[in-house]
Amino acid sequence: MTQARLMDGTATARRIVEETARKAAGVTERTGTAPCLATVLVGEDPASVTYVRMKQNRCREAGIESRHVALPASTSTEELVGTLRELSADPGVHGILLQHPVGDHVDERAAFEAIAPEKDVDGVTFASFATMSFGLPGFVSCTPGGIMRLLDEYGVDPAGKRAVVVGRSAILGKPAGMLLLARDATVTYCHSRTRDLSAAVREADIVVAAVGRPRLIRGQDIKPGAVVVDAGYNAGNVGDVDFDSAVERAALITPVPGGVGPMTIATLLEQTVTAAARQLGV
Ligand SMILES: Nc1nc2c(c(=O)[nH]1)N[C@@H](CN(C=O)c1ccc(C(=O)N[C@@H](CCC(=O)O)C(=O)O)cc1)CN2
Repeated sequence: MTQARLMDGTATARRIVEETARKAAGVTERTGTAPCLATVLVGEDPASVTYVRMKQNRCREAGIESRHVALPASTSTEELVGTLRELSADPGVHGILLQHPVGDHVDERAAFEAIAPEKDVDGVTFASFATMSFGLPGFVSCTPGGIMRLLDEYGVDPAGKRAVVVGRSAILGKPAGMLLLARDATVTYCHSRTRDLSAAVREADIVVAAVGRPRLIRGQDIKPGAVVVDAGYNAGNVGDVDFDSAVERAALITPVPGGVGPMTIATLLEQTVTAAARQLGV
């Protein structure tokens, strides 16, 4: 059996960022205002600091302004909600990103819901989940949106395929399954209470691993010829899929790093420019 073809998220994301930069320049030229993304980080978790910095760097490359709000780890739900409401009301801010996770003492859902839907470029609010699920115009959760784009780039049509999503988090597993369903895949969610994970994964034409458990999905569980998307972001850039064994069975596979991660940020930038264009009336 030949090895799987790699789905190159770095190259695809670079093309999206270049296209987004052209659109951002158009918005700036026509309105005199550059698209602006506000990033909000609670605490100093090193991985989150890195992710936010990556987002700011990509924004700079694309001609998107970024405004950063760094809050101490002790920030309460009320304080965070207050900050997000202020940014939501600020006409100079077109998109808002609250970096997840925010700390166990904070009600993250309450915080996400303080983001105005028209500025929810990270696709984390109930409103965005609803529009996404019904295939209506709105913003998608960035990693699932990036996954769908990558599948399209590599000619994978989910219609009629069995898709297994391992993980059910609000910003990753759940919306990934909804987007696959919206494209007519037959979707199964697996999670910590799933009885026989290997048996479920073995049925899948498309596997989306989004559970945050390093190398949980092994090659022996992959159906020969399946499409494997590794959305795991564990310490040390280790995915949820055991790449070395999975690459021997899959037809297409995303690497970590260089797969889904860059697509997440590209989607965020793309949606920020869309939000700015709508708010500025162009
Ligand atoms: N509000 C959000 N919080 C979080 C999200 C999100 O989409 N919205 N996703 C993850 C983390 N994340 C973005 O925030 C993210 C993780 C990884 C990457 C990435 O590009 N990784 C690179 C490797 C990075 C490195 O070299 O250090 C890769 O995979 O190639 C981007 C974004 C949790 N929080």
